[in-house]
Amino acid sequence: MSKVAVITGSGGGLGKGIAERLAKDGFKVVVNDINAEAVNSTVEEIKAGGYEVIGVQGDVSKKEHQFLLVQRAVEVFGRLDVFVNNAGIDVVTPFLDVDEAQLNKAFSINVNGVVFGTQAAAEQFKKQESKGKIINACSIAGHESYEMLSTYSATKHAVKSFTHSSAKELAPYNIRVNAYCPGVAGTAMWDRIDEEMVKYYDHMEPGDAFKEFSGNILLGRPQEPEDVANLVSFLASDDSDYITGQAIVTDGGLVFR
Ligand SMILES: NC(=O)C1=CN([C@@H]2O[C@H](COP(=O)(O)OP(=O)(O)OC[C@H]3O[C@@H](n4cnc5c(N)ncnc54)[C@H](O)[C@@H]3O)[C@@H](O)[C@H]2O)C=CC1
Ligand SMILES: CC(=O)C(C)=O
Repeated sequence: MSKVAVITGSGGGLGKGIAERLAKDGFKVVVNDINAEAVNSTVEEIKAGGYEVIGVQGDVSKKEHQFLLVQRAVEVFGRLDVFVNNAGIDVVTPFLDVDEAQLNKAFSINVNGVVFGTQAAAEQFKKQESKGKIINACSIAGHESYEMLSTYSATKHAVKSFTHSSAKELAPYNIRVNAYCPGVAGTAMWDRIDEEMVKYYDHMEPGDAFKEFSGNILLGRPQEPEDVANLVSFLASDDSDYITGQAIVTDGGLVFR
């Protein structure tokens, strides 16, 4: 029997890489994103590889959408085994300039979204009386706190904390909760971070912020979605059954915890 995995924010970037990898690992995959076009194109690409996949458009910051996402996965594939809370957004600005709308948006997607996704998945695992795995997108910014990314870093510290506490509450139900903490990956998120940072620092030109951050990586290159997917694949597999409540760094050697 194939297992079933839901990956939020998998219309592009790291989430897409994770969805592709879990499909190759043998999971039936549910692609979710707020961007319907991105959902459709990722679904078509994965389908073209001969894998079983569906798409569900939705906004992770809406509790109802998260429960409908799990409901749809179960209607189509019969069960749920892995839920990856991947969707997240950046906020790039000195904290003195952050306004209420930016702050609320970042927390509602990066933090509330993870809480609602975890609730929806955990309720389904409990109903099934099966083992379940919840895997959250944290970041090196959940271990270290960065200038210009202060509120983003705060959301990722919250994700780390919630990973710890939800793992404690869910362990009695045979549910593991872990997080992956990527470093610097050249997705659309880093295109935006670079663009915004360059606006604030006179000495920087386009591409400089990305170069500066990734220049310190011990392994000598920025992260690829496949690097992140390797860790998520492990956390989704039975090989990680004795691990819960951890926020594991995958960054090529940048932040040491
Ligand atoms: N790119 C990087 O270097 C790092 C990324 N991360 C984290 O990894 C996760 C994925 O990041 P990337 O792929 O780089 O970001 P991205 O911006 O390239 O892709 C994020 C995807 O999430 C979707 N999304 C945004 N808001 C959503 C919502 N409310 N509901 C559903 N989907 C939504 C977007 O449409 C997009 O397809 C994020 O949580 C991010 O914070 C962590 C560390 C480093
Ligand atoms: C986007 C992100 O989390 C970092 C630290 O680069």
